[in-house]
Amino acid sequence: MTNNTKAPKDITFFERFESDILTGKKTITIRDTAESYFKVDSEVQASTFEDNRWFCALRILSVTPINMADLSDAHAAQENMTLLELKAVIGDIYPGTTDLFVIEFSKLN
Ligand SMILES: CC(=O)Nc1ccn([C@@H]2O[C@H](CO)[C@@H](O)[C@H]2O)c(=O)n1
Repeated sequence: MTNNTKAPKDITFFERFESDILTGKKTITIRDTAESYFKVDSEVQASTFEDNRWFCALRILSVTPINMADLSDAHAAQENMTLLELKAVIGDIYPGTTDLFVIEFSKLN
């Protein structure tokens, strides 16, 4: 049986992405293995990384492993970025990491 007792109930985002999440322009986040243990269908609380300020609740819709090389324009569109921008952002946050996870979410009202 899968042990989900330690699935996180919280997630942080860089403040610069807050408005895109609140307006529904950003519907995925791409994280490394350490942040891949979200339980599908669970509700998680989103806060800013910088000052830990809560800004919304999210429903986790899916968690899908992906290699950096397989990121597509479709992923970038779900991040409200170009693919080049998305790869640059991920390279900054997770230098040298190619094993990633697409975490799809919807904002709860
Ligand atoms: C603050 C923190 O702990 N970690 C992260 C990690 C990632 N992200 C965003 O997810 C997408 C792909 O990685 C891009 O939009 C990233 O900027 C984020 O906002 N915060």
